[in-house]
This record gives sequence, C-alpha cells and structure tokens, in this order.
Amino acid sequence: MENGFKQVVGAAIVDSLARPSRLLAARRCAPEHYAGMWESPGGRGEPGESCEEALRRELLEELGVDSRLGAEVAGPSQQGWPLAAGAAMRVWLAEVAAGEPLPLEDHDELRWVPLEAEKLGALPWIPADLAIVAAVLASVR
Ligand SMILES: Nc1nc2c([nH]c(=O)n2[C@H]2C[C@H](O)[C@@H](COP(=O)(O)OP(=O)(O)OP(=O)(O)O)O2)c(=O)[nH]1
Repeated sequence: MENGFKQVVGAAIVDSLARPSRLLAARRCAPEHYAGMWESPGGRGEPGESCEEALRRELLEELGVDSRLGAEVAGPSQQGWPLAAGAAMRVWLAEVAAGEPLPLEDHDELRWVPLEAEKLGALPWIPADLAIVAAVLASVR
C-alpha cells in the first residue's frame, strides 16, 4: 500500500444502507481550528488494525454505536480523499447496527441531514469534506 499520507478513515453513516435517505453529520468541537465544522465521524488507525477495524472502533468510541460498513466511497488515490496537512481519508458508507449515536467524543452535535445537495451544502463542512459529501450523494443516487 502507498504510504505517503497519514491515513484517516471516516464513515458516511446513512439511516439505511438499503434505502439511504439521510446522512449523519458530526460537528467537531476540537481542535480549535476545526471547532464548529462538520465532518464524517472517524479518525486514525492504530498499529495492526485494518482501516475497516479502525473505523468501527472509532464509531464505537465517538458515537457509542456498533456499525455495519457498506461500500467504500472511493477517492482519487488508494489512500482515499486528500485532507489538509499531508493526510488522506478512506471513507465507507455505514449504518448503525446497534445503539443510538451520541456525541461522546470530539463532537458537540450530531445531525441527520437529508441526502440532498442543498441541505448538506448548508452546513459548514471541513473544506476537504465537500468533495466527499458530493461523492456520497452521487453514490447513493
Ligand atoms: N474524522 C475525520 N477527520 C477529518 C475529516 N476531515 C478532515 O479534514 N479530518 C481531519 C481532522 C483531523 O486532523 C484528522 C483526523 O484526526 P482525528 O482527530 O479525527 O483522529 P483521532 O480521533 O484518531 O485522533 P488522534 O489520535 O489524532 O488524536 O483528519 C472527517 O471528515 N472526519
């Protein structure tokens, strides 16, 4: 695997993988320069974890839910979507398998947003996430 970027993983959590109509957006409360911006829950992997394992662990830690991953929303490189500061994020569609998502860590608000360009575009996403949100929309249509 190519290893030029710090690998981040993120989840485009939809209400239902079979019939997606809403996306779970999460508002970051830290670090300061990302506070107030919306993103896909996720984070960095730990040594020895696959990206999928890292993502399911992050969703349990951050939101308190068990998750089921669907298809990857492939980005322009093997490492996914370019982020700021030399990082890249692989993104998977996902749904909640058990539990109710809560902003336990890193976020101060969660919102189920209709999978419509206008509704999603109204949130101040981390700039790097705008291309990802557009690809998620395209992938569920
Ligand atoms: N989780 C997530 N991080 C994103 C997104 N977009 C984006 O630019 N980032 C950036 C913010 C952070 O600099 C980095 C992810 O780091 P993180 O802070 O979520 O990772 P982590 O929970 O494992 O935290 P740490 O171990 O680095 O402290 O990627 C996104 O949609 N989701």
